[in-house]
Parts: sequence; C-alpha cells; structure tokens
Amino acid sequence: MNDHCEAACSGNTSVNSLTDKIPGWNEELELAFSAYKGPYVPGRISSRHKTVCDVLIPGTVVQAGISGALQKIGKQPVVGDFVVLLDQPETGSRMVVNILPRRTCLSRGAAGDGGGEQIIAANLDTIFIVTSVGKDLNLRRLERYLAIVYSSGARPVILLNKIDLEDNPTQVVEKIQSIAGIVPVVPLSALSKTGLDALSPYLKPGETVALVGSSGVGKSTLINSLLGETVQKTGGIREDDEKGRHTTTVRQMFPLPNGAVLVDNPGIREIQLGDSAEGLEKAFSEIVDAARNCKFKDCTHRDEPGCAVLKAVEDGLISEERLASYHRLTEELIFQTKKAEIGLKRLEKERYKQIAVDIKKYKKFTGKQ
Ligand SMILES: Nc1nc2c(ncn2[C@@H]2O[C@H](COP(=O)(O)OP(=O)(O)OP(=O)(O)O)[C@@H](O)[C@H]2O)c(=O)[nH]1
Ligand SMILES: [Zn+2]
Repeated sequence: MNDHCEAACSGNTSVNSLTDKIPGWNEELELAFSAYKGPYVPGRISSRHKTVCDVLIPGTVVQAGISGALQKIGKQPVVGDFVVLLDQPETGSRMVVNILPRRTCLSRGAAGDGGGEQIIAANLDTIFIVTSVGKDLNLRRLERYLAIVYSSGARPVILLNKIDLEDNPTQVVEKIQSIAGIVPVVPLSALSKTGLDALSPYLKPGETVALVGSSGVGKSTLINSLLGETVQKTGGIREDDEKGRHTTTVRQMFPLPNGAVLVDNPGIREIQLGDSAEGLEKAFSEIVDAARNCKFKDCTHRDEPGCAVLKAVEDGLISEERLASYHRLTEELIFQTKKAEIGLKRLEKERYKQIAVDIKKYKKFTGKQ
C-alpha cells in the first residue's frame, strides 16, 4: 500500500497520519474529504504555476493539472489550498478536481481594467507584517497592511526587524503600537537571530504563516534564520522563476521541523489594498468606535457639524495623521470598488451588444423586421 493510499483509506487513524504529512490538515478537512473514495487523495497546494500546481501529498510533492470542470466554474486553486487530487499513477495523470473549504483568504484588487478581486493564498493562520527600523519604517504603510491582513481573516503580527541597528528599539515599538491597537509588535533581528523565540506562539505545529512587507526589510533573512538554512536568496535580488516555465519546482512552502509551515511567494509579498472594507474598519477601530456618536449616519468625518471623530481629534484622542490615513485608504477603497463596477458594466454592455447583433442576424435569417 503506498503512502497516500494508506492515509486516505485507513479510517479513524487518517486524521493523525495526515496531520503529520500535510501541515494544517484537521478534522474539518477530513470531514469535507470523506465524501471522496477510490483514486482520490488529499493534498495542499505548495506552489502555483500558470496551468499546473505543485501539490504536497503525504510523503512527497507532485505536479498536477487543474480539472476542466473546476476551471469552468472559475475556481482556481491557490497556494495554501487543501485540495482533492485525482491520482492515477498507472496513466501518470494527476488532476486537482476540487478545493476543500477555505478558512482564510488573502486577496488583492486584481490588476487590469476589470477591477475585482484575486485570491492569492488561502488558509493562512497568521501573517507576519515585517518592517524594519530606520527609513523603512512607515506607519501609514503598516496601517494599509493591517487592513489587508484583517480582511483576509488571518491573525496579523507586526515584526520590527533589524533592531541590532537601533539604539532605542522600545521607543520604536511604542510608536508602532500606537497604530497597531491589540496587534502584537515583536522586535527582533533576523540577522543576529535575536528575539526569534517570541515568534514560537505563532509557529505551532500545523500553523501556516506568511510574510508580507516591503523589499529589503529582511523577510528572506528571517525565513532562513527560522529554518536554520539558506533557502531564500537575500539582498533583494530575485530570479523570476515563474516565467512560463512549468517544470521548475519553486519552493514556496517551507515546513519547519516542528510541523508549522512558512509560506513565501512574490504574490503574497506584493499585496495591495483590495476589497478590504471590513479590514479597514478593524485597522481603524478607534475611528469606527468614535463615529458611532456622529450626528449624521453618513458622516464622512471631514467637516460635518456634530462629528464625533473630529471632536476626538480636537480632544487629542485620535491623531490627525490617523484620520488622514483613514480618509486616504477609504477613498482608495471607493475608487477600487467603482473601478470594479465600471468593469462589470462594460462587460454587461458588451454582452447586450452581442445579443443585439444576434437578434439582427436572426431577423435577417427569418426575414422578420
Ligand atoms: N543589520 C541587519 N540587517 C538585516 C537584518 N535582516 C536582514 N538584513 C539585511 O537586509 C537586507 C535585505 O534582506 P532580505 O532578507 O533580502 O530582505 P527581503 O525582505 O527578503 O527583501 P525582498 O526579497 O526584496 O523582498 C540584506 O542585506 C540582509 O542582510 C537584521 O536583522 N539586521
Ligand atoms: Zn463624523
């Protein structure tokens, strides 16, 4: 009996054996997968290429295609997805046929005219928002990341890296904490490996953790330090491994010895504010709380009379920068939503145009006017 068949067919023991072999596997997934029998095996997407995926199955990583049925309904497996794989070793065919329910979803506003959302990773438990001391530290950028991470459903943790270069790290942590609310801020040095112990509560067995943050803040260095080996190139020079090549296996999931897993790929690194209305509210919860007392329900907190948010700014309870940042991100969100709507309307218009052409053709064909 081969490894994955053993895992898929061995009844009650399968949850445990799969938890060991597919990081993040749990009873809920087991239940969702129980509908599948026979040549189906469970797996987790460790890397996504244009038309194929690398799938972690018990004991190994295999490459698989995506079933036509799945593509037809517009379901695209992404890094971190738990999937159902139709495995037929005798024909050498492997196909992702379904995606098991996602716990969390990291998305971004899709590039291009259509607007809309694009899911880039799934089932992330925690996202480390990495920043570093010095000129890279930008509170406004952190607020943006917080909004994105909140809306993904993952738990945000801010890492302040390169504290070996800072005389007063506590002061910098306090500054960040002023915008982070209840989100933990962890000072560390990825290079000299100080402070890494504070990450262990988030790197428990079965947990999936991704890293976001600007170029040069030390994400690759941190991954290498946590893994104790050089797996990611550092120094900001990165090859484009995904360029149309389907055969290279780009490592994007890095299992830690204890069973936790780090996820790192360019798509996650480059996230932007997408459909993050809910995340924005969580990232600016003190503004949302104050706004409950505004006189007008649709108050924009700019110049309305009876605005409780402006009053809180006046009283020094909320900083002007925070409110300005909230306004800026809200505007951005409205702009993106409008862009998406315009894209949809245009599609609709094109569809109607086509219908009109079809009707004309039909009338011509039947001789009716
Ligand atoms: N002094 C100091 N330097 C660090 C630390 N962590 C990373 N660096 C340096 O910062 C530079 C950038 O580090 P990377 O790990 O490549 O940064 P990155 O976030 O992966 O950058 P991209 O790959 O461009 O996204 C390298 O020269 C690292 O050696 C640290 O804790 N202290
Ligand atoms: Zn108001």
